[in-house]
Amino acid sequence: MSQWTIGVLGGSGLYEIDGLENAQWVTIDTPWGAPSDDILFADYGNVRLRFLPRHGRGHVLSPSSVNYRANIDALKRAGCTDVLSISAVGSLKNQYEPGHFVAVDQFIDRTFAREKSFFGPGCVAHVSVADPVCPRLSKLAANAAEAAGATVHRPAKDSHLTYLAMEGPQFSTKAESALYRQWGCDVIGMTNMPEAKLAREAELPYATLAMVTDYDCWHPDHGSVDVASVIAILMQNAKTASSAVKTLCETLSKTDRTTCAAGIETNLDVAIITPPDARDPKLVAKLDAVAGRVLNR
Ligand SMILES: CSC[C@H]1O[C@H](OP(=O)(O)O)[C@H](O)[C@@H]1O
Ligand SMILES: Nc1ncnc2[nH]cnc12
Repeated sequence: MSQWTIGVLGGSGLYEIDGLENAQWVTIDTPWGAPSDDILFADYGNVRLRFLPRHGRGHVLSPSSVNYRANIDALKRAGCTDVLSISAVGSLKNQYEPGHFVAVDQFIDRTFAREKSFFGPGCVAHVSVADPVCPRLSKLAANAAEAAGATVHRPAKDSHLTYLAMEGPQFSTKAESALYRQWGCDVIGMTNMPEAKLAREAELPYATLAMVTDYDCWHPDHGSVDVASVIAILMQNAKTASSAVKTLCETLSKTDRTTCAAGIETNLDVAIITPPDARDPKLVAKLDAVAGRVLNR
C-alpha cells in the first residue's frame, strides 16, 4: 500500500494544527535558503502530515518576503507526495461570501518581486502550468472542507475558479479590483504564485483551499478590506480549516495513494531543455531534491 505524505502550507490565521500524533517541529535546510519556519511533522493514522506555516509562526513574513522556493524544496525534502495550500482570499464575486471556501483551479500571476523558478542559467526548464492544480487533491480537499461544515465552491465542468495573485502587501485599489472582476477572476490573494508554479517544477501535485475573508474593495454594500476584518473572519474559520485538514488525512489514510493521473509527478521528463553536458554542476547540485529524479539518472 502506497502512503500519502501530505504537505500543508498554512496561510494567514493557520499557524499550527493541534491534536496530532507524534507531532514535532523539524528544521529543514535547503539550498535556496531558509523556509518560512520549521515544519511540523506528525502522523494521522496511516498518513504523514507535514505542516508549514507560510508566513512563519507569529506571521512575521510578508507575501513578498516568503521564500517560496525554500518552502517547496523543504516540503519535497520532507518526503511530501502532495501539497495543499490553505489561503485567505478576498472575494471578487457576490456569491463567494466571507466564511465560504473556494476550490480554485486557475491562477493569474501578477506578482513581480519574487523568485519564480528553481531553474535558470546552467539548467533551463519550461514546465506546463496550463492546469496548475491537481484535480484529485483539490476534490479531496473540497470534500474534506464540506465535511468540516464549510460551504465550498468548486469549479464547474467547463468553467474555472480563478485566483488573482497580486504582489501586495497593500490591498488593491478600486480600479484594480474592478479590472480583475472584468477579467472574470473569482478571488484575490498574495501568495499562491509562484508557489503553485514551483510545486509543479518540483513535481508535487498542488491544490488550494481558499477561505474567503472579505469583498476586497469593490462591493457597494461592504467596506474596503482591512486586516481587522480579515482576522475577524479567520478567527471563525481557522477551526474549520484545521478540521478540514484532519478530515482530509482521515480520508487519505483509508486510500491507497496511486500515481496522479494528471502526470504531475513526471512532468520534468519533457521540461528540461539544457542537455546534460551543458548543465552547470552547481545548479544541478542545488536541484537535488526538486529534480534529482531526472537529473541524476
Ligand atoms: C492577512 S490578509 C493578507 C494575506 O492573507 C493571505 O495570505 P495567505 O494566502 O498566506 O493566507 C494573502 O495572500 C495575504 O498574504
Ligand atoms: N482582498 C484581499 N486582497 C488580497 N489578499 C487578500 N487576502 C485576504 N483578502 C485579500
